[in-house]
Amino acid sequence: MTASAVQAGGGVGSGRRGTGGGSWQTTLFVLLAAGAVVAVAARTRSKKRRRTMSYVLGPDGKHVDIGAIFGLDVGGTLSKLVYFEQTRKSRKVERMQQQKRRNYTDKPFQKSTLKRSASLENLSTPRHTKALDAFYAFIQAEGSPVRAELRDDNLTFFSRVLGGELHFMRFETRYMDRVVEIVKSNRLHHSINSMGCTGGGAYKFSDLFQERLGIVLRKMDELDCLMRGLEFVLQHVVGECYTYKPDKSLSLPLPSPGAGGLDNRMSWRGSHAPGLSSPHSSSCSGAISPTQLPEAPPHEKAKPRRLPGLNLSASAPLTVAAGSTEERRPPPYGDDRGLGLSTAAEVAGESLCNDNSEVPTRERDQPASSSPSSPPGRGYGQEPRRPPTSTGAANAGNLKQEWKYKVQRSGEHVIYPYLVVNIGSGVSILKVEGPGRYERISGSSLGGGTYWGLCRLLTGCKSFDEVLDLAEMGDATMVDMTVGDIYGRGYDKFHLSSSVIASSFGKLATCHDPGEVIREEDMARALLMMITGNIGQVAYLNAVIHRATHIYFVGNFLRHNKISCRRLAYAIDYWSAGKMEALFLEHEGYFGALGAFLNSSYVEDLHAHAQESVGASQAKRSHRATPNKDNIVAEPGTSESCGMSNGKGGKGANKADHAAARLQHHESMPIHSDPRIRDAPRLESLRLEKSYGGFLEPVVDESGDPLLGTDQRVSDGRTNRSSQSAAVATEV
Ligand SMILES: Nc1ncnc2c1ncn2[C@@H]1O[C@H](COP(=O)(O)OP(=O)(O)O)[C@@H](O)[C@H]1O
Ligand SMILES: CC(C)(COP(=O)(O)O)[C@@H](O)C(=O)NCCC(=O)O
Repeated sequence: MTASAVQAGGGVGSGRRGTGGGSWQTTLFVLLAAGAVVAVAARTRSKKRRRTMSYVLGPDGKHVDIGAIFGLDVGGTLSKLVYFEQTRKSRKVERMQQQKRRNYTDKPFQKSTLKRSASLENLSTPRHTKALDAFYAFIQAEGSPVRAELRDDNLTFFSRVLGGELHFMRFETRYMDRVVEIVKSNRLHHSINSMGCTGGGAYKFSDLFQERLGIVLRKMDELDCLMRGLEFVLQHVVGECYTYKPDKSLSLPLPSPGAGGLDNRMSWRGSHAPGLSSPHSSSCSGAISPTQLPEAPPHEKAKPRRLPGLNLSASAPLTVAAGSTEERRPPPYGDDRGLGLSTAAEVAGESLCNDNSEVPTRERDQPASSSPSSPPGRGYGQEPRRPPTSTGAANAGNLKQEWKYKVQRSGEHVIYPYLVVNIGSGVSILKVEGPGRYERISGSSLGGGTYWGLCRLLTGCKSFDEVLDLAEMGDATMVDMTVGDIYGRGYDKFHLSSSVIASSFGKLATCHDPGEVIREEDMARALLMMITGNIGQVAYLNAVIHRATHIYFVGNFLRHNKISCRRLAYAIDYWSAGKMEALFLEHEGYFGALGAFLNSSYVEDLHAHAQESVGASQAKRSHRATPNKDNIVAEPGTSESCGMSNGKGGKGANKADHAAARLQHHESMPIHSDPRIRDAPRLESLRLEKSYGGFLEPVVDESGDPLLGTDQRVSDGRTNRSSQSAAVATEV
């Protein structure tokens, strides 16, 4: 059989060969060609599949990667996590209605300029959906090891532009090991290959994440991320931006809620919003609670509230209600207008000071009759605002009215240049000259870490929130030395009223036994005033130098901290004689994390492209809030890097031109509809009068140019401390 078959085959072959060699060759050629085509196609297909799978099957063999929903910011004190929850169609309407009830919203009908990265797009596969559901269930479950107080639920925000909700949570960075353990024991890391991460911890904890969890932290610059997050909320969120004023009538009108706006005094986080509890209630401790974390080392356990070297144990109760210890207090020194006499309102933090002698309010901006709290005879034009006599003048808080009214500001129409003062562990000060264009101009090591660190040492408080609640009850004048303490009256020649703080904590240097008079709450308050005052001064002076009228104060130091916000609002207004405004943002501490998420998962076109054109000239000296190739890992299978598009290539260049033109047009338009802001004199006209002498005088030279930006006549005689030199000087 075989032989005949072979023969037959041979016969056929021979026959073919015999009948035509060309035909055999053609067949062979066709077969080979077909084989090659199939091989190439198979290779392409497998390449494609490998590319797709690289999202799904990470380097550690993980089958899904939901890392695109996260943005992590690991700071010196706090770690902040933003996670995104894509809203399914069925829930969209419900979420939007919830949003409405919250009195804040993103802007309706906004056309998104954001493009999703492939890794975020990929999340709708069934496997990813399953992994995501497991994660959301874990994080939101009652009794989850990630306890409710770590989540800032009231900051949750539905974004139409992104098509889902953003959630915010934080924990103290010192518990990072424990958090990694929680992630591991709950197998959350199984579905995360990599995530966008910023802050110093992106470097410091990179190995820990890689080795213990197999998660790659994609490092992103912290100030780039901060700016990206901040610009996003300013641009997209109505109700984000606010300030404090002494008078309800000083809020700006915003669109009605029906138009996607708010009642103009309605804070979606503040106590004005009906039915909303504050996310910063005292029960909301920021730290992972000791119940889920290992026992604190003995030295971290709660100590009795006793100040080192101070005899507090017998005389000072743990928490003292206002007025209950009057008899222990030293008699008020000097000016007796309220010093040492806390009223109930002050105790509740409603007042920042108690001297009624000066009028640094906006009364002058309005007819007297329009301000219900204006006393007769002190209305518009009747009494000129007293210019600052020293940068410390506002320290004592010469408030006639209480700067307690939280009022909304429009975040969208920002006025360039503006400053961003990020008060985290330390302080970074940025000057922003246009969308995505900023530089770090200064900083200070006296920041939130200083306050919280000293409070941990000097009080028995176990959490930041607790210490701020304590400070609310304190009276700084019990520890601070005032001008009145030194002069027995005011220093009139330089308009320093007797209640101005001459020396923070100075009173403790002169009393016989500080332990007898000092209470924890007074110290917590005085320390808060000292740190806040110092940051306010540095910010103000930088604003003068850089001719900025608006200062955005952000960072978690301002969390649960109305005292500092009100103080800053008042002080900036006072020092600038009403020409500058301090502004605050609801998501104050989360911009880094938000920016890390946006940078890894969204490509911004408008700003990024515009920067290519508009910002080209500034590129050398200003940083751009865009990730670069060092801090962003390009996603496999895409030609773009994660984060803002670099806009390269012909198509990108066209887009860039368009966007640049749009931005230029936008910038040339009237920037604010409110006449008080629109017509506010720019700082060119802010001249500090020489007669006031002191530190401020040398800031402006004859021609009106600021001098601190160069190297001349800084009060201590040294050269200007740029942000870089400041750091060097600190080291020395
Ligand atoms: N729950 C909290 N625990 C510790 N510090 C807190 C807390 N809430 C607010 N803070 C304040 O916020 C500061 C950290 O601010 P943040 O902007 O997160 O900076 P960083 O990135 O340096 O950690 C702390 O130094 C402290 O002053
Ligand atoms: C080093 C930092 C940028 C880190 O940021 P943070 O974690 O404090 O938010 C910041 O702490 C800082 O700017 N410190 C002040 C350094 C100086 O200019 O003196």
